[in-house]
Amino acid sequence: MDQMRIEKAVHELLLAIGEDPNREGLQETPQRVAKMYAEVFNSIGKKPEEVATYKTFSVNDQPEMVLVQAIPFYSMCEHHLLPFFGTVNVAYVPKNGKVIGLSKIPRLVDFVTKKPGMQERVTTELVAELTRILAPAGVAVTVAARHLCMEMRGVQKTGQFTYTDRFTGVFKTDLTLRQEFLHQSRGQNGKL
Ligand SMILES: Nc1nc2c(ncn2[C@@H]2O[C@H](COP(=O)(O)OP(=O)(O)OP(=O)(O)O)[C@@H](O)[C@H]2O)c(=O)[nH]1
Ligand SMILES: [Zn+2]
Repeated sequence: MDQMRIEKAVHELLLAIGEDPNREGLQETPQRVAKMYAEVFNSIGKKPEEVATYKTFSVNDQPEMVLVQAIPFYSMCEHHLLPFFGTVNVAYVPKNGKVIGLSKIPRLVDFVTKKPGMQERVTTELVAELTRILAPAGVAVTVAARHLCMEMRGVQKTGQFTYTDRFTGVFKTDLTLRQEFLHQSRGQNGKL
C-alpha cells in the first residue's frame, strides 16, 4: 500500500471539504489515516496464505460438525467506504477426518473482511476459502451486520441488521443438520 499517496490524498480531501489541514488536531491526520487504511485494508491483493498460515490436522474419530459462533468482524462497504460490522457463524462437517486449527476460522473472517466489500461477498468468500482449504462435506456461514452507510447517511435507518447465509454440501441436503447449526449459533442482540 502506498502510504505517501494516501497521506497526500487525505491532505487534499481535508482541503476539499473546507478544513484547514494545518490546524493542530489535523496535522497528523493524513499519517493516521494512512496507518488505519493499512490495517483495515490489509488483505487487498493478497492471498490468505500471505497473511496467515492455515494448518489442518487429521483426526481419527471426526465430529459431526465444527461450529465457531458469533465471530465479530469489521469491514468497509465498497460503495461509500463506511464501516459495516457484525458477527459471523461458521460451521463445517469434516471429510476424511480433516480439520482446521480453530483460530484459523476467525483469521479467515479477518481475511475476507479487510478490504472494501459487500456482505454477500464476505459470506460467499468465507465458504469458498474453507472449501478450498478443507474440502469438507459441507460448510454453513451466516452473517449478521449493521451498515453505517444506511444508518448515518442516506436512508438513515438505524439499528437494522442485514442477514446473509450460504449452505453447501450436507448443509444443503440435511435439513436437520442445518437446523442444528441454526439452533446452536443463535445468540442475542441480533446475532444469528
Ligand atoms: N447488497 C448490498 N448492498 C450494499 C452493501 N453495502 C452497501 N450497499 C448498498 O449499495 C448501494 C449503492 O447504491 P447507489 O445508488 O450507487 O449509492 P447511493 O446513491 O449512495 O445510495 P443510497 O445509500 O440509497 O443513498 C446502496 O443501496 C447501499 O445500501 C452490501 O454489503 N450489500
Ligand atoms: Zn455503503
